[in-house]
Amino acid sequence: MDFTRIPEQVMEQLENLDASKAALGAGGILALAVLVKNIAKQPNLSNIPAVGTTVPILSYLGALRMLKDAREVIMEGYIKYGGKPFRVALANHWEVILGPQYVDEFRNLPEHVFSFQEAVNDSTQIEYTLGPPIHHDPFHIPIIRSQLTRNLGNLYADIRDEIATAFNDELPLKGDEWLEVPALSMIQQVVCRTSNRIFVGLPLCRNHEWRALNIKHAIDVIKGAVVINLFPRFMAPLVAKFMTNVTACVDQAYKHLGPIIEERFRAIEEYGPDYPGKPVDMLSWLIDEAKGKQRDPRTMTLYILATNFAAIHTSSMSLTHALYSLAANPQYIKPLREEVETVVAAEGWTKNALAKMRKIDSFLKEEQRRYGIGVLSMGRKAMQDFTFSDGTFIPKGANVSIASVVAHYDEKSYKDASEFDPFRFSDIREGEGEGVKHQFVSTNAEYLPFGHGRHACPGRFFAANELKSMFAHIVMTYDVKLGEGEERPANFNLGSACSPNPTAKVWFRKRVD
Ligand code: HEM
Repeated sequence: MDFTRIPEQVMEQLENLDASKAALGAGGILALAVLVKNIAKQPNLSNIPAVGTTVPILSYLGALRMLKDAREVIMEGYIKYGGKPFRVALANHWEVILGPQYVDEFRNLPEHVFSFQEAVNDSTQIEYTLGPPIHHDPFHIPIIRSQLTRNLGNLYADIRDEIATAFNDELPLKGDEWLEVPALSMIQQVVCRTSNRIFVGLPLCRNHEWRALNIKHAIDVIKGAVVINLFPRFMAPLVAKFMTNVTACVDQAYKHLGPIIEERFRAIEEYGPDYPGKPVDMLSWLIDEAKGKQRDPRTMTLYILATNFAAIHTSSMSLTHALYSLAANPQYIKPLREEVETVVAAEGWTKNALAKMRKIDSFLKEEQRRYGIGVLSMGRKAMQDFTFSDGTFIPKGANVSIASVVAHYDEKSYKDASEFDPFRFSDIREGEGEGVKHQFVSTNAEYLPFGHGRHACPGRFFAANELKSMFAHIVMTYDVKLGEGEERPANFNLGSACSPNPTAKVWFRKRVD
């Protein structure tokens, strides 16, 4: 049956009825038709076993459990099905979960086979939350991968300057008094400022409204996506009307960025593409590379907002995890301090010096191993039927993820995997030949917080530079602790995502020894 024809047939039959009843009836039938059509469009996953019931409607119970206890659900599925693929219910679709043994076959499959962009659009509802250009034309990504990463050495003095200034402003400490601060929101401010120093430069990176709107935008994107995803997919455009407002957000951001973009275009026109005093930042690289519609200043504003979205919360969460563990385990401050002092005494604060801070690197990496940004990684959407070499069949339209939590807690890769061992990676790196593999930024099938393969996070070199500098700055400048008798604040888990506790506080004072 061709469901697309139903509305026409129905409208003919309704011609003689009272207009309002007709509209109501037509609307209902149309909704039902679209629902049936959408159910029919779901990929057939009956060959893949499920955790929980597959009975329609009742599977929502599984989705609720996944929302609350994703870690347990994933571990249960992995153990129950002996490492074979299984599926878990999310509110609007089934997600197929693959064990880490599939990573190497999966990671470099092309977009037309397993699409990263379509999977992110499903999970983050990019069309409605970040705007269509970010879904269809993400031209900022190669710029992050190349220009941003290449310039980290040149830009290091700016990064370091912004970090020191930002912590100073965020932590107004007096004498040797302790000050209690909400950790995640303080770190967000520091990360937002430092990242924007490199994305849009001074003075905008320090502007309160600019920072507030970027932090809020990222939260709104996630909120919008979570709510849209509670409804069947065909309802997304309708729900998005109530939940998102990309235009309003761009308006707000454009108020700040618009004049800067216009000014840079004017300077190029007047003095040429390499005009004297041209800022070295993400905005300049976007302007250099933009073609056609990408040159529209409002579209360019969207790219900057999207870059902030990718950068701020991921990086802030990563550093806050480390800060909580440091405050809960102050015995690690001394060895970290010794390392940073030795390296900085020899090299000063430089990108090269950071490369030598192995304990700092290891601490951050260990926190990402334990918590990462969640229990799943490498989400992709099957754009065509696909059969893995072991015969596992994935139908077109299926959403697939890797169970990173399984990889990160595998005793074969990590001795005492459930223990917090902040120097596990720096200890391994002492061994000959193990230098690169165990760096914070290195990705492999056993370490997936940045993904792995063709779409591995292109911003991770920038993030590592920033986060290592911030963490080193903290241990060199402050004493930190939790409140009397407090343990490491509990994480906040929602669905597959894991955030450090969003409201917990950490005590800071100027370093006394
Ligand atoms: C600790 C901080 C960060 C974490 C944990 C993180 C994590 C991730 C992960 C898991 C992915 C998906 C990888 C995959 O599915 O294979 C990703 C992609 C991405 N990340 Fe990050 N990220 C971080 C920081 C950043 C920063 C600072 C930027 C920008 C400067 C950034 C920009 C991006 C972009 C643009 C993508 C999409 C890549 C693509 O389409 O190929 N990320 N990130």
